[in-house]
Amino acid sequence: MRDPDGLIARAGVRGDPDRDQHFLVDDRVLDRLPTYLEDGEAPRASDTASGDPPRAEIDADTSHVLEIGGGTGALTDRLLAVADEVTVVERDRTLAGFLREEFADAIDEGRLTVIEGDALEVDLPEFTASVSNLPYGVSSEITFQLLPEERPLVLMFQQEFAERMVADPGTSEYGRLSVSTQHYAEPELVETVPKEAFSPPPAVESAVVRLVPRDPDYEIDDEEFFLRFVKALFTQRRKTVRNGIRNTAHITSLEDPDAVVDAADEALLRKRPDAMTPAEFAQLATLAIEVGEPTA
Ligand SMILES: C[S@@+](CC[C@H](N)C(=O)[O-])C[C@H]1O[C@@H](n2cnc3c(N)ncnc32)[C@H](O)[C@@H]1O
Repeated sequence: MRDPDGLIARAGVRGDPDRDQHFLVDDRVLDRLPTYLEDGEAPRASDTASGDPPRAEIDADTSHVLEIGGGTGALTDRLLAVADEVTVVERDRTLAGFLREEFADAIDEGRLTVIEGDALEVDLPEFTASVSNLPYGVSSEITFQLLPEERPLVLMFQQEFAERMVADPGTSEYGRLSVSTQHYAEPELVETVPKEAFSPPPAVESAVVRLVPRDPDYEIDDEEFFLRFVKALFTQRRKTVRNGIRNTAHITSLEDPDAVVDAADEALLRKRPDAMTPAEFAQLATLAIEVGEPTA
């Protein structure tokens, strides 16, 4: 495998934190990232043998792996070792040019495509899985662009963001991000990564989250309304759900929030949003669609 420091030296760049450029320089982390696409027994940094919940089954199709933010290609190199085909998106012109030179052989073989551009703007290809050390400034937008594609994802985030994605109801980290993420996939924080693993080091610790797509354990007819309803109630995090529904009609677009409150189960209305399971949000959202007259 290519040496990450050697790649940075050959590219002749220094990562610019203002452009979300923190290159992974720890070989062990780099080597582990693609393994999280394999079955549930993939090794992780802090395997503790006991206490961990069982992992989601995964055996990802690696025929076309997407990488967002290629940088100097240390991860691209590892992905080419396990995938039939890789597409990498990189916004920085110098870095995209370097990737084309450094990986000219893989490009000639038709195994690598380098797309120069903003991942939020370019047309992404059909992909079977993604492994990416995301640009943190846009990690949320990119993740919610990838999640509806229902493909296995292994993504690096700021640790605090990762903890909110995987949080359970009743914890202080649980919120809109947890419910929205878990609507699409089963997330698992598989590894925390110290700042020193990057050059230049970011301001905060990082964490790798594996997201295995799955259908939620509830049914919802209008996904857009469900996600808006969750967002609305979490703007009233300290209020009961009863008051939350009444106070957020401008977000939910409910014409008749009182009708929802009148029809809802009293036990749910007394809860605060951070104690509600995703299934309970779905139950209330379904009721809100039936009796609350949403206008959008
Ligand atoms: C955290 S670095 C990861 C680089 C490399 N994959 C690694 O692990 O060393 C994120 C990369 O994303 C690029 N980037 C930043 N914003 C981007 C965007 N909106 N679309 C595509 N790439 C972006 C940066 O130039 C940088 O190379």
